[in-house]
Amino acid sequence: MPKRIQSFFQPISKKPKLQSSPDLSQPPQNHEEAENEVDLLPPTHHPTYPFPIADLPPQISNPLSNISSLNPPKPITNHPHLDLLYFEHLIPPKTAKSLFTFLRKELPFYRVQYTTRRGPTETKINTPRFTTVFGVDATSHFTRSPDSPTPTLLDSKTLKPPPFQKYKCKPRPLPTCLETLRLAVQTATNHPKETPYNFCLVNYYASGSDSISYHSDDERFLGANPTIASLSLGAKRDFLLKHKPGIEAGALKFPLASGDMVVMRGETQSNWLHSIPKRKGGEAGLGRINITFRRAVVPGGTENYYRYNVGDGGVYRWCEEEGRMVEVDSDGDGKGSDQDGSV
Ligand SMILES: O=C(O)CCC(=O)C(=O)O
Ligand SMILES: [Fe+2]
Repeated sequence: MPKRIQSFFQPISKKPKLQSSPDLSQPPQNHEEAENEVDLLPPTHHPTYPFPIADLPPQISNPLSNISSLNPPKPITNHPHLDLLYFEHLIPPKTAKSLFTFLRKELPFYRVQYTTRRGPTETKINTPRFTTVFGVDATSHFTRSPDSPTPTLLDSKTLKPPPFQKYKCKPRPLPTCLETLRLAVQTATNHPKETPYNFCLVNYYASGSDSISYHSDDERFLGANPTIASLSLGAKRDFLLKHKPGIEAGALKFPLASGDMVVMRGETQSNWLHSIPKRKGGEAGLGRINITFRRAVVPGGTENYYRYNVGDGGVYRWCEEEGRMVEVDSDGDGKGSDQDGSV
């Protein structure tokens, strides 16, 4: 079996780097200790992940548990059909920086390519940013049982694994680190418990050349008037909004900083477009992570999100030594490092 496929099915074999067990209830003394602590915690693994994803260390998860009580949001409703909540510094700067570094290091990313067809014309699209996604629409859910600590995908009606034709893609459960963040964001935004966010989409803008063009998240699989919570970590980037053709409302600009969150609600998606334009200079080169939490209601949403955020190309992982994303084998090792000499 080629190494790439074989390693996908292998149990986790990596040992923690340190053998001693420090008291994790104490804050670490310095950056190096914090890094080692991350290595000591059990990673979340799942057969759908290309490599295990560590849990948040307490120095990040503890501050996240009380973000809702820190800064109340500014409602922005002074334009037609616009309904935003703007949380400046939802996450305090130090925690936001650690969370950015942690997620960039731990998550698998993709550089998705796809083809669009308009009449006879085919266009090859290179998504101009790194993306990844976790979650499943409301007709299914992941469950853990005492006999099987690995989350299992179940159909929400039959409570059995969905028939194989239900999904072409392989839905991935949220790793514990993103589940912790999802709960913190739901609490901070007073999101209704009956309709929890079931998707987490992550963008990584490596430099000012990475971007997302004007669009709205108004697909039918999100239902009417979807609420989308969008968290920024890392480099400050401009988030632009403009009304769809028909009303001249003027463009709005939010220079989103690390730890800021914008919640788009009500009629916003059906009437407004948003984007992160390319930028020269500034802090863009330091990299920015954006995380959106949303709720898809039908399987079409699951297919769409995995198609356009995971796709069928290679997996990328942050390489600290090189200071960039590098393509890796599915066990997280750099490409070309095979023991048997095959590349
Ligand atoms: O990066 C951002 O702030 C926006 C991302 C976005 O609009 C999306 O993923 O749909
Ligand atoms: Fe969007």
